[in-house]
Amino acid sequence: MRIGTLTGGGDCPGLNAVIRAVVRTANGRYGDTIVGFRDGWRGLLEDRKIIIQNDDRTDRLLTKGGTILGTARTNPDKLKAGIEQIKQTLDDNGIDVLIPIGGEGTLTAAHWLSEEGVPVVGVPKTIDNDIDCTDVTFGHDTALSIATDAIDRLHTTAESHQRVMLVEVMGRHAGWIALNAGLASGAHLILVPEEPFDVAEVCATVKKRFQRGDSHFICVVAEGAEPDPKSMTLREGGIDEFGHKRFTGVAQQLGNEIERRLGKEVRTTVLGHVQRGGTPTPYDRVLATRFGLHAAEAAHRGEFGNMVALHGTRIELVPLADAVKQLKTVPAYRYQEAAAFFG
Ligand SMILES: Nc1ncnc2c1ncn2[C@@H]1O[C@H](COP(=O)(O)OP(=O)(O)O)[C@@H](O)[C@H]1O
Ligand SMILES: O=P(O)(O)OC[C@H]1O[C@](O)(COP(=O)(O)O)[C@@H](O)[C@@H]1O
Ligand SMILES: [Mg+2]
Repeated sequence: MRIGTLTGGGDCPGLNAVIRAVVRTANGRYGDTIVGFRDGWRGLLEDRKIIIQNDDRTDRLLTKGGTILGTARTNPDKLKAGIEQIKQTLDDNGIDVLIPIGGEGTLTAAHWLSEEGVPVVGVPKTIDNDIDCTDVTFGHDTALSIATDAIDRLHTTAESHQRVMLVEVMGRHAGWIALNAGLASGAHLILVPEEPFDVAEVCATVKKRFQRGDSHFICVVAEGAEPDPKSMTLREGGIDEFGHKRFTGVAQQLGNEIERRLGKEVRTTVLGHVQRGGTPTPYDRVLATRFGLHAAEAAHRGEFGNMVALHGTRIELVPLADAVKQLKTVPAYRYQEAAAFFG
Protein backbone atom coordinates (compact mmCIF):
# COMPACT_ATOMS: atom_id res chain seq x y z
CA MET A 1 0.00 0.00 0.00
CA ARG A 2 1.08 3.62 -0.55
CA ILE A 3 -0.06 5.97 2.19
CA GLY A 4 0.01 9.75 1.75
CA THR A 5 0.19 12.01 4.77
CA LEU A 6 0.35 15.75 5.46
CA THR A 7 0.16 18.20 8.37
CA GLY A 8 -2.17 21.22 8.08
CA GLY A 9 -3.07 24.34 10.07
CA GLY A 10 -1.02 25.68 12.97
CA ASP A 11 1.80 23.38 14.03
CA CYS A 12 1.47 21.48 17.27
CA PRO A 13 3.78 19.42 19.51
CA GLY A 14 3.26 15.75 18.64
CA LEU A 15 2.81 16.06 14.86
CA ASN A 16 6.16 14.36 14.27
CA ALA A 17 5.27 11.64 16.77
CA VAL A 18 2.15 10.84 14.69
CA ILE A 19 4.22 10.73 11.48
CA ARG A 20 6.72 8.38 13.14
CA ALA A 21 3.95 6.10 14.41
CA VAL A 22 2.27 5.94 10.99
CA VAL A 23 5.60 5.09 9.33
CA ARG A 24 6.65 2.53 11.92
CA THR A 25 3.26 0.80 11.89
CA ALA A 26 2.49 0.93 8.18
CA ASN A 27 5.99 0.18 6.96
CA GLY A 28 7.12 -2.04 9.84
CA ARG A 29 4.01 -4.22 9.92
CA TYR A 30 2.84 -4.10 6.31
CA GLY A 31 5.79 -2.91 4.21
CA ASP A 32 3.89 0.20 3.03
CA THR A 33 5.51 3.24 1.46
CA ILE A 34 4.74 6.55 3.14
CA VAL A 35 4.63 9.67 0.98
CA GLY A 36 4.70 12.90 2.98
CA PHE A 37 3.23 15.94 1.18
CA ARG A 38 4.91 19.21 2.07
CA ASP A 39 3.28 22.29 3.63
CA GLY A 40 -0.26 21.06 4.21
CA TRP A 41 -2.73 20.93 1.33
CA ARG A 42 -0.35 23.01 -0.77
CA GLY A 43 1.89 19.98 -1.22
CA LEU A 44 -0.98 18.13 -2.85
CA LEU A 45 -1.83 21.06 -5.10
CA GLU A 46 1.80 21.43 -6.18
CA ASP A 47 2.90 17.77 -6.01
CA ARG A 48 5.71 18.44 -3.53
CA LYS A 49 6.52 15.43 -1.40
CA ILE A 50 9.15 13.23 0.24
CA ILE A 51 9.26 9.51 0.92
CA ILE A 52 9.53 9.02 4.67
CA GLN A 53 11.80 6.06 5.37
CA ASN A 54 11.35 3.80 8.37
CA ASP A 55 14.84 4.52 9.64
CA ASP A 56 16.56 5.70 12.78
CA ARG A 57 16.06 9.37 11.89
CA THR A 58 12.31 8.88 11.63
CA ASP A 59 12.34 6.93 14.88
CA ARG A 60 13.90 9.88 16.68
CA LEU A 61 11.01 12.12 15.60
CA LEU A 62 9.07 11.01 18.67
CA THR A 63 10.34 13.90 20.77
CA LYS A 64 10.80 16.56 18.11
CA GLY A 65 8.44 19.57 18.08
CA GLY A 66 7.00 21.10 14.90
CA THR A 67 6.52 19.02 11.76
CA ILE A 68 9.16 17.68 9.39
CA LEU A 69 6.63 18.03 6.55
CA GLY A 70 6.02 21.73 7.13
CA THR A 71 2.53 23.14 7.39
CA ALA A 72 0.58 25.96 5.80
CA ARG A 73 -2.84 27.44 5.37
CA THR A 74 -4.49 27.57 1.94
CA ASN A 75 -7.56 29.62 1.16
CA PRO A 76 -10.45 27.08 1.22
CA ASP A 77 -11.86 28.37 -2.09
CA LYS A 78 -8.48 27.88 -3.80
CA LEU A 79 -8.29 24.40 -2.32
CA LYS A 80 -11.76 23.50 -3.59
CA ALA A 81 -10.95 24.88 -7.04
CA GLY A 82 -7.93 22.52 -7.08
CA ILE A 83 -9.83 19.26 -6.61
CA GLU A 84 -8.83 17.85 -10.00
CA GLN A 85 -5.17 18.72 -9.31
CA ILE A 86 -5.35 17.03 -5.90
CA LYS A 87 -6.82 13.87 -7.41
CA GLN A 88 -4.18 13.94 -10.14
CA THR A 89 -1.35 14.24 -7.57
CA LEU A 90 -2.78 11.35 -5.56
CA ASP A 91 -3.05 9.30 -8.74
CA ASP A 92 0.45 10.19 -9.98
CA ASN A 93 1.90 9.08 -6.64
CA GLY A 94 -0.20 5.89 -6.50
CA ILE A 95 -1.71 6.90 -3.14
CA ASP A 96 -4.21 4.34 -1.80
CA VAL A 97 -5.19 6.32 1.27
CA LEU A 98 -4.47 9.78 2.65
CA ILE A 99 -3.86 10.45 6.36
CA PRO A 100 -4.20 14.23 6.94
CA ILE A 101 -3.15 15.37 10.40
CA GLY A 102 -4.71 18.67 11.37
CA GLY A 103 -7.21 20.81 13.18
CA GLU A 104 -10.85 21.45 12.49
CA GLY A 105 -10.02 23.24 9.20
CA THR A 106 -7.78 20.47 7.88
CA LEU A 107 -10.32 17.85 8.93
CA THR A 108 -13.15 19.80 7.24
CA ALA A 109 -11.08 19.67 4.05
CA ALA A 110 -10.45 15.95 4.68
CA HIS A 111 -14.19 15.36 5.03
CA TRP A 112 -14.86 17.24 1.81
CA LEU A 113 -12.20 15.15 -0.02
CA SER A 114 -13.70 12.00 1.41
CA GLU A 115 -17.08 13.02 -0.01
CA GLU A 116 -15.31 13.56 -3.34
CA GLY A 117 -14.32 9.90 -3.23
CA VAL A 118 -10.77 10.18 -1.83
CA PRO A 119 -9.96 7.45 0.75
CA VAL A 120 -9.09 9.37 3.93
CA VAL A 121 -8.39 8.63 7.60
CA GLY A 122 -8.00 11.83 9.66
CA VAL A 123 -5.87 12.47 12.73
CA PRO A 124 -6.97 15.38 14.96
CA LYS A 125 -4.40 17.86 16.28
CA THR A 126 -4.88 21.08 18.17
CA ILE A 127 -3.36 22.86 21.09
CA ASP A 128 -6.74 24.62 21.52
CA ASN A 129 -8.64 21.36 22.31
CA ASP A 130 -11.55 22.55 20.16
CA ILE A 131 -12.07 19.42 18.03
CA ASP A 132 -15.32 17.66 18.79
CA CYS A 133 -15.92 13.89 19.21
CA THR A 134 -12.57 13.23 20.90
CA ASP A 135 -11.88 13.69 24.62
CA VAL A 136 -8.72 15.60 23.79
CA THR A 137 -6.03 15.80 21.11
CA PHE A 138 -2.26 15.78 21.43
CA GLY A 139 -0.73 19.26 21.76
CA HIS A 140 -3.13 20.56 24.36
CA ASP A 141 -1.26 19.05 27.29
CA THR A 142 2.03 20.53 26.11
CA ALA A 143 0.52 23.98 25.59
CA LEU A 144 -1.06 23.73 29.04
CA SER A 145 2.17 22.85 30.74
CA ILE A 146 4.00 25.75 29.05
CA ALA A 147 1.21 28.22 29.92
CA THR A 148 0.98 26.93 33.50
CA ASP A 149 4.72 27.27 34.02
CA ALA A 150 4.61 30.85 32.67
CA ILE A 151 1.70 31.82 34.95
CA ASP A 152 3.41 30.25 37.99
CA ARG A 153 6.37 32.53 37.27
CA LEU A 154 4.18 35.60 36.83
CA HIS A 155 2.66 35.03 40.30
CA THR A 156 5.96 35.68 42.06
CA THR A 157 6.86 38.84 40.19
CA ALA A 158 3.28 40.18 40.39
CA GLU A 159 3.33 39.56 44.15
CA SER A 160 6.61 41.44 44.60
CA HIS A 161 5.25 44.54 42.85
CA GLN A 162 1.60 44.26 43.99
CA ARG A 163 0.60 44.34 40.35
CA VAL A 164 -2.28 43.22 38.22
CA MET A 165 -0.93 40.84 35.58
CA LEU A 166 -2.88 39.81 32.51
CA VAL A 167 -1.67 36.75 30.59
CA GLU A 168 -2.99 36.20 27.08
CA VAL A 169 -2.96 32.60 25.92
CA MET A 170 -4.03 30.97 22.65
CA GLY A 171 -7.62 29.92 22.08
CA ARG A 172 -9.30 31.39 19.06
CA HIS A 173 -12.84 30.06 19.54
CA ALA A 174 -12.44 27.90 22.64
CA GLY A 175 -11.02 28.85 26.02
CA TRP A 176 -9.65 25.45 27.05
CA ILE A 177 -6.03 26.57 27.46
CA ALA A 178 -7.08 29.60 29.52
CA LEU A 179 -9.49 27.54 31.62
CA ASN A 180 -7.15 24.65 32.36
CA ALA A 181 -3.92 26.65 32.75
CA GLY A 182 -5.80 29.19 34.87
CA LEU A 183 -7.10 26.47 37.17
CA ALA A 184 -3.74 24.71 37.33
CA SER A 185 -1.88 27.89 38.29
CA GLY A 186 -4.44 29.38 40.67
CA ALA A 187 -5.31 32.43 38.54
CA HIS A 188 -7.70 34.91 40.12
CA LEU A 189 -9.80 35.34 36.98
CA ILE A 190 -10.13 33.52 33.64
CA LEU A 191 -11.70 35.06 30.53
CA VAL A 192 -12.73 32.81 27.65
CA PRO A 193 -14.38 33.38 24.24
CA GLU A 194 -17.47 31.46 25.35
CA GLU A 195 -18.35 33.94 28.14
CA PRO A 196 -18.31 37.66 27.19
CA PHE A 197 -16.85 39.69 30.07
CA ASP A 198 -18.02 42.91 31.64
CA VAL A 199 -15.15 45.33 32.34
CA ALA A 200 -16.92 46.80 35.38
CA GLU A 201 -17.22 43.30 36.87
CA VAL A 202 -13.56 42.54 36.12
CA CYS A 203 -12.54 45.78 37.87
CA ALA A 204 -14.80 45.03 40.85
CA THR A 205 -13.16 41.60 41.23
CA VAL A 206 -9.67 43.13 41.10
CA LYS A 207 -10.60 45.87 43.57
CA LYS A 208 -12.12 43.45 46.05
CA ARG A 209 -9.00 41.34 46.11
CA PHE A 210 -6.70 44.27 46.85
CA GLN A 211 -9.15 45.72 49.40
CA ARG A 212 -8.99 42.54 51.45
CA GLY A 213 -5.22 42.93 51.57
CA ASP A 214 -4.10 40.49 48.90
CA SER A 215 -0.94 41.41 47.12
CA HIS A 216 -1.51 40.72 43.45
CA PHE A 217 -4.00 39.73 40.79
CA ILE A 218 -3.49 37.29 37.91
CA CYS A 219 -6.00 37.11 35.09
CA VAL A 220 -5.68 34.59 32.23
CA VAL A 221 -7.27 35.82 29.02
CA ALA A 222 -7.88 33.66 25.95
CA GLU A 223 -6.91 35.53 22.78
CA GLY A 224 -10.47 35.13 21.49
CA ALA A 225 -12.16 36.48 24.66
CA GLU A 226 -14.45 39.43 24.01
CA PRO A 227 -16.05 42.07 26.18
CA ASP A 228 -19.77 42.52 26.36
CA PRO A 229 -20.08 45.30 23.72
CA LYS A 230 -21.99 47.44 26.23
CA SER A 231 -18.96 47.53 28.53
CA MET A 232 -16.03 48.09 26.13
CA THR A 233 -15.21 47.73 22.43
CA LEU A 234 -12.05 46.16 21.04
CA ARG A 235 -10.12 47.56 18.07
CA GLU A 236 -11.17 46.00 14.76
CA GLY A 237 -8.57 43.78 13.06
CA GLY A 238 -10.53 42.57 10.06
CA ILE A 239 -10.29 39.12 8.47
CA ASP A 240 -7.16 37.50 6.99
CA GLU A 241 -6.92 35.80 3.59
CA PHE A 242 -7.82 32.42 5.11
CA GLY A 243 -11.06 33.73 6.62
CA HIS A 244 -9.70 33.97 10.20
CA LYS A 245 -10.45 37.00 12.36
CA ARG A 246 -7.30 39.06 13.09
CA PHE A 247 -6.93 39.63 16.82
CA THR A 248 -5.95 43.05 18.15
CA GLY A 249 -4.76 42.10 21.65
CA VAL A 250 -7.65 41.78 24.07
CA ALA A 251 -5.42 41.50 27.16
CA GLN A 252 -3.51 44.70 26.41
CA GLN A 253 -6.72 46.64 25.75
CA LEU A 254 -8.40 45.30 28.89
CA GLY A 255 -5.22 46.07 30.86
CA ASN A 256 -5.31 49.70 29.73
CA GLU A 257 -8.92 49.94 30.82
CA ILE A 258 -8.22 48.44 34.28
CA GLU A 259 -5.31 50.84 34.76
CA ARG A 260 -7.48 53.78 33.73
CA ARG A 261 -10.41 52.81 35.96
CA LEU A 262 -8.55 51.59 39.06
CA GLY A 263 -5.23 53.43 38.92
CA LYS A 264 -3.45 50.11 39.59
CA GLU A 265 -0.22 49.13 37.88
CA VAL A 266 -1.02 46.57 35.19
CA ARG A 267 1.37 44.47 33.10
CA THR A 268 0.41 42.27 30.18
CA THR A 269 2.18 39.17 28.87
CA VAL A 270 1.21 37.61 25.56
CA LEU A 271 2.50 34.02 25.49
CA GLY A 272 1.95 33.58 21.75
CA HIS A 273 3.68 30.86 19.76
CA VAL A 274 5.94 29.75 22.61
CA GLN A 275 2.88 27.67 23.61
CA ARG A 276 3.22 25.62 20.44
CA GLY A 277 6.97 25.21 20.33
CA GLY A 278 9.37 22.56 21.54
CA THR A 279 9.11 18.95 22.55
CA PRO A 280 5.73 17.37 23.42
CA THR A 281 4.98 16.24 26.97
CA PRO A 282 5.00 12.47 27.65
CA TYR A 283 1.17 12.50 27.61
CA ASP A 284 1.13 14.05 24.13
CA ARG A 285 3.84 11.69 22.85
CA VAL A 286 1.77 8.71 23.94
CA LEU A 287 -1.51 10.05 22.52
CA ALA A 288 0.10 11.08 19.21
CA THR A 289 1.74 7.66 18.94
CA ARG A 290 -1.54 5.84 19.59
CA PHE A 291 -3.36 8.07 17.06
CA GLY A 292 -0.73 7.30 14.40
CA LEU A 293 -0.85 3.56 15.09
CA HIS A 294 -4.66 3.42 14.91
CA ALA A 295 -4.82 5.64 11.80
CA ALA A 296 -2.44 3.29 9.97
CA GLU A 297 -4.44 0.26 11.08
CA ALA A 298 -7.75 1.89 10.02
CA ALA A 299 -6.21 2.68 6.64
CA HIS A 300 -5.41 -1.02 6.24
CA ARG A 301 -8.90 -2.08 7.23
CA GLY A 302 -10.31 0.35 4.65
CA GLU A 303 -12.28 2.30 7.26
CA PHE A 304 -12.21 5.56 5.32
CA GLY A 305 -14.03 8.82 6.01
CA ASN A 306 -13.21 8.54 9.72
CA MET A 307 -11.02 10.24 12.29
CA VAL A 308 -9.19 8.58 15.16
CA ALA A 309 -10.42 9.77 18.55
CA LEU A 310 -9.74 9.25 22.24
CA HIS A 311 -12.75 8.00 24.19
CA GLY A 312 -11.83 7.34 27.80
CA THR A 313 -8.80 5.09 27.52
CA ARG A 314 -9.54 3.72 24.03
CA ILE A 315 -8.73 5.01 20.57
CA GLU A 316 -11.82 4.66 18.37
CA LEU A 317 -12.97 5.85 14.96
CA VAL A 318 -15.62 8.55 14.48
CA PRO A 319 -17.05 9.72 11.15
CA LEU A 320 -15.32 12.91 9.96
CA ALA A 321 -18.81 14.24 9.23
CA ASP A 322 -19.62 14.14 12.97
CA ALA A 323 -16.26 15.48 14.11
CA VAL A 324 -16.39 18.64 12.00
CA LYS A 325 -20.04 19.50 12.61
CA GLN A 326 -19.23 21.84 15.47
CA LEU A 327 -16.33 23.02 17.60
CA LYS A 328 -15.86 21.71 21.12
CA THR A 329 -16.11 24.83 23.25
CA VAL A 330 -15.93 25.24 27.03
CA PRO A 331 -19.36 24.32 28.46
CA ALA A 332 -20.99 26.68 30.94
CA TYR A 333 -20.69 24.14 33.79
CA ARG A 334 -16.89 24.01 33.41
CA TYR A 335 -16.63 27.80 33.50
CA GLN A 336 -18.88 27.92 36.57
CA GLU A 337 -16.63 25.41 38.32
CA ALA A 338 -13.61 27.60 37.60
CA ALA A 339 -15.50 30.69 38.82
CA ALA A 340 -15.51 29.22 42.33
CA PHE A 341 -11.82 30.22 42.46
CA PHE A 342 -12.16 33.74 41.02
CA GLY A 343 -11.27 36.76 43.16
N1 LIG B 1 -14.41 24.81 5.16
C1 LIG B 1 -13.29 24.37 4.57
N2 LIG B 1 -13.36 23.71 3.38
C2 LIG B 1 -12.26 23.26 2.77
N3 LIG B 1 -11.00 23.42 3.26
C3 LIG B 1 -10.87 24.06 4.42
C4 LIG B 1 -12.00 24.56 5.15
N4 LIG B 1 -11.55 25.14 6.28
C5 LIG B 1 -10.21 25.00 6.26
N5 LIG B 1 -9.81 24.36 5.17
C6 LIG B 1 -8.42 24.04 4.78
O1 LIG B 1 -7.68 23.57 5.92
C7 LIG B 1 -6.56 24.42 6.15
C8 LIG B 1 -6.21 24.45 7.61
O2 LIG B 1 -7.28 25.01 8.35
P1 LIG B 1 -6.97 25.95 9.61
O3 LIG B 1 -8.29 26.28 10.24
O4 LIG B 1 -6.12 27.09 9.19
O5 LIG B 1 -6.08 25.03 10.53
P2 LIG B 1 -6.47 23.77 11.40
O6 LIG B 1 -6.50 22.59 10.51
O7 LIG B 1 -5.41 23.71 12.41
O8 LIG B 1 -7.83 24.07 11.99
C9 LIG B 1 -6.99 25.76 5.56
O9 LIG B 1 -5.90 26.59 5.25
C10 LIG B 1 -7.74 25.33 4.32
O10 LIG B 1 -6.87 24.99 3.24
O1 LIG C 1 0.26 30.41 13.67
P1 LIG C 1 -0.77 31.42 13.40
O2 LIG C 1 -1.17 31.45 11.98
O3 LIG C 1 -0.40 32.76 13.96
O4 LIG C 1 -2.09 30.95 14.15
C1 LIG C 1 -2.36 31.13 15.49
C2 LIG C 1 -3.51 30.24 15.84
O5 LIG C 1 -3.14 28.89 15.73
C3 LIG C 1 -3.55 28.18 16.90
O6 LIG C 1 -2.42 27.99 17.70
C4 LIG C 1 -4.10 26.84 16.52
O7 LIG C 1 -5.15 27.01 15.62
P2 LIG C 1 -5.47 25.89 14.57
O8 LIG C 1 -5.59 24.63 15.37
O9 LIG C 1 -6.78 26.31 13.93
O10 LIG C 1 -4.35 25.85 13.60
C5 LIG C 1 -4.56 29.11 17.58
O11 LIG C 1 -4.60 28.92 18.97
C6 LIG C 1 -4.03 30.46 17.21
O12 LIG C 1 -5.03 31.42 17.18
MG1 LIG D 1 -8.62 25.97 12.60
